[in-house]
Amino acid sequence: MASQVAAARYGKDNVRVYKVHRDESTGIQTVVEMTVRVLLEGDIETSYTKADNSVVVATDSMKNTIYILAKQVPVTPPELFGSIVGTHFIEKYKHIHAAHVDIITHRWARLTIDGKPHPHSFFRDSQETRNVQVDVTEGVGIDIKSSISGLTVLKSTNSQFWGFVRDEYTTLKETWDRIFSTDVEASWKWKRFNGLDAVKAVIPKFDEAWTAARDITLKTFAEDNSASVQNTMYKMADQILAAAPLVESVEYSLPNKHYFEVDLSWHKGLKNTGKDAEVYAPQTNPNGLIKCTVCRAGQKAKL
Ligand SMILES: O=c1[nH]c(=O)c2[nH]c(=O)[nH]c2[nH]1
Repeated sequence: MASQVAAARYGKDNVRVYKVHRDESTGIQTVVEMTVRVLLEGDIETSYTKADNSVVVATDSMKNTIYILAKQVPVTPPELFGSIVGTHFIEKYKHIHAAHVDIITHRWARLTIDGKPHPHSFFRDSQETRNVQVDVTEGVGIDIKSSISGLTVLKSTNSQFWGFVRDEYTTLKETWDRIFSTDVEASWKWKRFNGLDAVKAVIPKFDEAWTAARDITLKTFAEDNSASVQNTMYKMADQILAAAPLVESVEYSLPNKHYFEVDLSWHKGLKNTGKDAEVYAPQTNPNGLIKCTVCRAGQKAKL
């Protein structure tokens, strides 16, 4: 053989799971809907090189396992459920040494009817999702990255961009008042957990960190008189690190969704630029894309 398997993982993707919790005493039901991916690694090379299926846990069995565990254990917070699922696979199968569990949780917000929270009806209030990537590695521990994705925001003033490089490639005008809109992708990486018990010991921290990350993102977005996407996202990440001591790094990826002024002066001298701008043309592409990873001072982020 002139080749060998350098890396391999396989599993089930897009496993859609819904779980309801019924509180019999109050009649209040609570629902969770998620999309799960499980990929396994281990001594599985021979399935690729020698058609040896004896090392293959069928992806169909992985799907079944996700449903069974969802029935037997809590599916929230997703950091816990991902850790339980991943740990199950490395403990159940001797030759499986790592499990990568990705969970996307979709929003089902409770409906308010006649001013009252409805006991069993919900609506999709946003395409925003809460996500986790959980890597469970035998002999190493559990690495968790939690994130917010698809949180679309816009502010109509208090965003500036000036002082940037001006040279023979530059046409962009400096601005002290522009529109800032983005789809927030924010993630926070937890310090490594030794194992499932270490995850279970801090269960409330996961919802707390998600709430803090979301609140900080929205408050800073609204209140910062932004000098740039770069500076505003750094301020967000810095506050999340301060709020969540078990988090070792925070990452943002923000598209800059441009809104261009439309010059209408050709039509009877209509004023619609600078201070007179009211009608803008939202752009789909190209868009800026600004990213950063922020860790604690003096520490190097493990990426
Ligand atoms: O906040 C911004 N950062 C940039 O790097 C950039 N570049 C650009 O053209 N507009 C902006 N805005």
